Amino acid sequence: MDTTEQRQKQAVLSVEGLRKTYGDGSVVAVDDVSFEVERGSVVGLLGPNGAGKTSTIKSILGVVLPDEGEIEVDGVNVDDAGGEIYENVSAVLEGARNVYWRLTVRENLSFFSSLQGIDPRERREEHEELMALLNIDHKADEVVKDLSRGMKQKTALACALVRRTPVLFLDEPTLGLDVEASHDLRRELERLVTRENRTVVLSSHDMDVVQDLCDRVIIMDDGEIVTDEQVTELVELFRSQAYEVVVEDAVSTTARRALEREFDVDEWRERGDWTVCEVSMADRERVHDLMGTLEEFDLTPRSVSVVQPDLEDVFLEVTGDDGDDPEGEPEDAALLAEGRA
Ligand SMILES: Nc1ncnc2c1ncn2[C@@H]1O[C@H](COP(=O)(O)OP(=O)(O)OP(=O)(O)O)[C@@H](O)[C@H]1O
Repeated sequence: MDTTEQRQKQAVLSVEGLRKTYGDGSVVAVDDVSFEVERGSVVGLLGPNGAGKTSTIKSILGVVLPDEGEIEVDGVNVDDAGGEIYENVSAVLEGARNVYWRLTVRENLSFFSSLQGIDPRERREEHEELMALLNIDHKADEVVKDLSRGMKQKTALACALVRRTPVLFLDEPTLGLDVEASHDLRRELERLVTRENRTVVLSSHDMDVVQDLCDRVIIMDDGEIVTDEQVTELVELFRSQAYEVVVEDAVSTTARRALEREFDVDEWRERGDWTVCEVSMADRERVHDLMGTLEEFDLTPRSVSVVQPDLEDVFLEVTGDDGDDPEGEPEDAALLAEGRA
């Protein structure tokens, strides 16, 4: 079996040539999008506002009808399955609209559990644990419509989790959660994935959450996939040649100007009594020249380290959202696409 076959065998979600337009077809939300998601992985679906993430997720859920494309979830074609696809996927979409606002939190959990053919009485303990984990147990008997936005969000999450579907879509799962609940939720998702081999597709603008949870990220822009990589590889790909130099002294304006003339200084920062200088250097040997210039000005370097980009930096580079290139295709995205072709 070659690697492509192995990959296909393990894919629990497969999207092929998806296109979704709205209105008379002039709004192209998703354009020829294809990807697979392996069972037991957490994949981030990212992109700036209007990139086409929600339209992609809604097409997979069968909530909107795609113009073109084939979608399979756990071996079931979404087109053929109709409403039955809900046995395979659960989702928390924006605004907790997938729960019943007139039912209590506990009633919602029982309802969604029974949807899956599970007798909620058998799962009472599990439901209590889940409510405690998300810190909504004290609201268990309140109707959802009276809850705060964060509590509604947690209820929606709990309802998606109790359904135990092979694939779970989460749109901004930590939005409105306090720090502790956000942390607990991340750990709970990790547990689901590793212990129960479930698959999570996560859409979030919080790159910390994405970097913490996702093995791989798919970045969309303008309805197309611009990047599809493992998080570690992606960060490595975007490692810049930037160095952070910490100097044990305040740096005079004269010294700063001299350094800026000689080197590509990106930023100056103060760290207590120390000064931090971030500088880009294509040639590592230039670090020695930098040390020489510091010595000339009687400055004592404390450390020199390579600056590691985080997912936020990568995202901004890939989507061109840093304002450098608002119109055209981002240069790095084009390079990545070339590399993958
Ligand atoms: N029901 C609709 N009718 C018309 N246009 C729509 C509709 N839903 C989405 N669009 C358009 O399709 C494009 C993609 O929208 P979509 O909601 O899929 O993006 P998104 O990446 O989820 O954005 P966000 O991060 O803001 O939720 C946008 O241009 C949006 O205006």
